[in-house]
This record gives sequence, structure tokens and C-alpha cells, in this order.
Amino acid sequence: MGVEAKIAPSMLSSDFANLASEAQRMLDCGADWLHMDIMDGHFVPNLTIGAPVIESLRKHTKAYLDCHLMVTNPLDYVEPLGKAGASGFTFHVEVSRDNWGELVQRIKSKGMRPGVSLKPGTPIEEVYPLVEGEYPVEMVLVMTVEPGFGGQKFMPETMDKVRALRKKYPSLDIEVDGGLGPSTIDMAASAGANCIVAGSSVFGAPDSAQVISLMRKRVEEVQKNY
Ligand SMILES: O=C(CO)[C@@H](O)[C@H](O)COP(=O)(O)O
Ligand SMILES: [Fe+2]
Repeated sequence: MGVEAKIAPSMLSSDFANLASEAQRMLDCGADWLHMDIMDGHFVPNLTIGAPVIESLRKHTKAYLDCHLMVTNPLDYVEPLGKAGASGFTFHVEVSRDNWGELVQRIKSKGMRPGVSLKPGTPIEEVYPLVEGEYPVEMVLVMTVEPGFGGQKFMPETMDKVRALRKKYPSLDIEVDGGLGPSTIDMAASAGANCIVAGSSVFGAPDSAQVISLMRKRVEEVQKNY
């Protein structure tokens, strides 16, 4: 048996004015994690939520809050997000080339799970030292669209990176994010991804539970053969 399937609806596609009930709805539909996209309007040309929203949501749920930091200075977010009750803290390698060791240590010291993400144009080799180093990350998030916005088209060429990672690290959590849904899950699952972020395909479906269950099934079918 390989790694566990984790289906993480991206709350970016939810109705932010009803975040707590939208989160509960996703959990009731079978979500494992809630994916929280934190953007600073600088690393990406969009601005979303920050620690105060995570803190508010935490008062309503015990769920694993999988925070994806699309920010230029992730170090500045460690303390506030730790206090707010974030569970996972995934930073981008493109802005952390000089300080990822310190970043990972600080994330862990605040009780969060460290992860690293990379944009479609960033070579996979860049994250190997972070998986193998003295202060290893526990998840790699391979972006399958350019970060910044929900509802974009899945980029199949990013699957080479997922395949390379899975071959090298059979028990690593590998997350994919962007354009995932019933029509793209097979590519991601067969490449070896086990943590699936999906926003528009889940929130936009008439039956969100069915989409979540289909994606879980595909990941489990592949992972049971590892
Ligand atoms: O990080 C991001 C976008 O930058 C994602 O988490 C999106 O929110 C996923 O949305 P869909 O592509 O599934 O609609
Ligand atoms: Fe994301």
C-alpha cells in the first residue's frame, strides 16, 4: 500500500462570506483537508486571505488546514499562522532558495507541517535538497497551473515532475494543485500524486461529494499497487 489519498477542496472557490459553513459542507462531502490559498498580491497578482481568516475559521472547525503560501516573504507568516491554527505550511521554493532551512525549522517549531511548492516552470531538481536535507519538508506541492487564480486549465506537462518525485520518494506526500477534477484526475493519480487540491471542479459540481469520492477512488486504485 502506498501513501494515503487526501482530497483537499480549495476554499478559494467557496463563498468567502460563508466560509465556516462552506468548510463544513466540504467535510460533510468527504474532504480530508481544507486547502487555504494565501496570496500577497506580490508573489502573485491576486490578494486573498491571511492569518486573521485562518484564526476565525479555526474557531469553527478542527479540520486540517492545508495552507498554500503564495507570498514573497513566507518567514513573516510563520508566527501569525502558527498562532492562528494552521496545520500545513507550504511555501514556494522560488522565494526561499536562501533560507529554507530556517523556514522549515520555524514552521515545525510552531507545530505546523512543512511543505514546499514549485511553479510549472521551476525544475523539480530544485526541491530535492529540501526533501533530503537536514530539515526535510514533509510534502511537495507541484503546481499544475500558474499560481494566482482558481479555474485555470490543468497543465499535463507538469506530470513529468510528479513521476520523477514518486519514483525517487515512494512514501512522500505529493500534492497537485490547479485544474484538477474528473477529467484530469487520472493523469495526476497515475503519475503518483496522492494529495489532490480541487476548487472549481468541486464547488462548481451539482454533487460535490461525488467528485470528491471519484478522485479519492482514482488515487487509491493507483496507490494500492505501490
Ligand atoms: O493555488 C491555487 C491557485 O493559485 C489553487 O489552490 C486554486 O485555487 C485551485 O483552483 P482550481 O484550479 O481547482 O479551480
Ligand atoms: Fe493552492
